[in-house]
Amino acid sequence: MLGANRATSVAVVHAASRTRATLPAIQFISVRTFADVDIEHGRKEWKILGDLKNYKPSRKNDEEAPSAHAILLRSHKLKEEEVPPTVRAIARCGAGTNNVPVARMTELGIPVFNTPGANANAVKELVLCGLLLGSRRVVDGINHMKDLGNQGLARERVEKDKAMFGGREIKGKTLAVIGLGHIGSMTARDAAELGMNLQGYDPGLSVQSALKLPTSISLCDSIAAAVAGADYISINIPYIKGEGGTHGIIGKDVIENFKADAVLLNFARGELVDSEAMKVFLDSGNGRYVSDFPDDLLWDHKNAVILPHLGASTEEAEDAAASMAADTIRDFLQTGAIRNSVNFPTCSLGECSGSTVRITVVNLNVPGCLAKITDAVASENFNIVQQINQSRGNIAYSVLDIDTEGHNAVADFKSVQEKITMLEGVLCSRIIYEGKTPGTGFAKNLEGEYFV
Ligand SMILES: NC(=O)C1=CN([C@@H]2O[C@H](COP(=O)(O)OP(=O)(O)OC[C@H]3O[C@@H](n4cnc5c(N)ncnc54)[C@H](O)[C@@H]3O)[C@@H](O)[C@H]2O)C=CC1
Ligand SMILES: O=C(O)C(=O)COP(=O)(O)O
Repeated sequence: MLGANRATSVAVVHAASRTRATLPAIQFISVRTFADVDIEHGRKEWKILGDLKNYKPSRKNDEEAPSAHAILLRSHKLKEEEVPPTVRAIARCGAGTNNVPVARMTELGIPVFNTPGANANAVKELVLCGLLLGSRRVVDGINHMKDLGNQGLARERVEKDKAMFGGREIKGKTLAVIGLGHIGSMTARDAAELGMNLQGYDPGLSVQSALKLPTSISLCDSIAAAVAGADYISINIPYIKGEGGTHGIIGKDVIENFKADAVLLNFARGELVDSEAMKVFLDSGNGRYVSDFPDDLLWDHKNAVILPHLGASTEEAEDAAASMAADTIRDFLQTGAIRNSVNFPTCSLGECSGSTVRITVVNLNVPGCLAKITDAVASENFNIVQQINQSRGNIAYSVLDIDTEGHNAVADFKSVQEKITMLEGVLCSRIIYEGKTPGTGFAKNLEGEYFV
């Protein structure tokens, strides 16, 4: 069954990539359309409702997208109005969720998931490539050879002209890694294998990442300390807007600590680097900037190499990220389990059983709400067999398994669901009938209106 599940998940990706060559920026998926046909969900492909690029609410062939149960996306910048009220979950096939309005989704009771580590190897490999692009004039050399080729002068000039493109080796040089998570820790480990000295900074270093670090790394207590004396600097941290966030974190104050010929590698997000300050640095010395993101100021700077956000664009990373995202969404729809969420608590009550009906509830994390939910269940004469409740910030999430003995499973639960959903502080609820139409049974409390 596990194998079948994986195949199901990957099918979501492959169905799309067969036509598109790469995983599309966004997909709507649904299991509801399977409800009226005799398909045991989990052993068949999920239906992909469409690609947002073609999604216009009025267009006939996209009619189903507004009733999607989940959204899978990559770097598509998602707007609130693109999320139909039927959507129960959003999964970012990748690491950074700065393209999703996460705070608003939390208010709407929608968990946002990502795929930690799934594309990290792909990014790390491009960071290693960036080290070489920053130390050898490979790109300039290739462009020059094209020019010479156009003029029919390549053979004649190559040996003389190569003096313009000299470089240095990375072995024995120092690399500072800012952010030692999935990408940063692997980068540090492999750079050490290439003979580099390592300095690092990460105030939130996890045990899992620490175990990957080379023992030779020197851990610093600030970004400024980590970059001082480094020949190469790789930033591998999330982009977080607003107060206490990471916007422009590589600014004048940090850049002032760079060696004159330091190479900055940015495979994290363009907005982390203050382009003005970086331009001053690039104009004044032999430093270089290798970035995976558009930069209106530095795109044609002679000391910058700008790539079109290629870090995660490998077949392996796309498959790994999309299958992890699809697995996460499927588990959430089928069992209510939450893992790899960036805004909801981790929570699981295991598989559903045939003798119980499962209710999941998203509510505000305020005193008394949980008691009101269990009271509503008891008031309809239902017995809770097991339950779990977890919270994160303003959000609380409960999963309750209810004995079906003596009840008409569908009709009776509709009434208890309405009672629960319309409680003050409750945002939405789901009823999961084991083995039947997972993803359905969704209800929302939209400012006091009952939406099913
Ligand atoms: N170029 C590309 O295609 C890709 C870019 N990325 C970017 O790389 C980032 C990192 O990805 P992963 O390593 O997978 O994430 P991760 O969550 O495993 O690691 C991020 C690390 O940064 C640390 N951190 C957070 N704020 C920091 C700060 N101010 N200073 C120092 N460390 C800080 C965290 O404690 C964590 O250990 C993503 O958020 C994303 O923006 C990720 C994947 C692909
Ligand atoms: O995972 C991330 O954070 C990335 O930046 C990868 O983005 P992509 O899937 O290539 O659009």
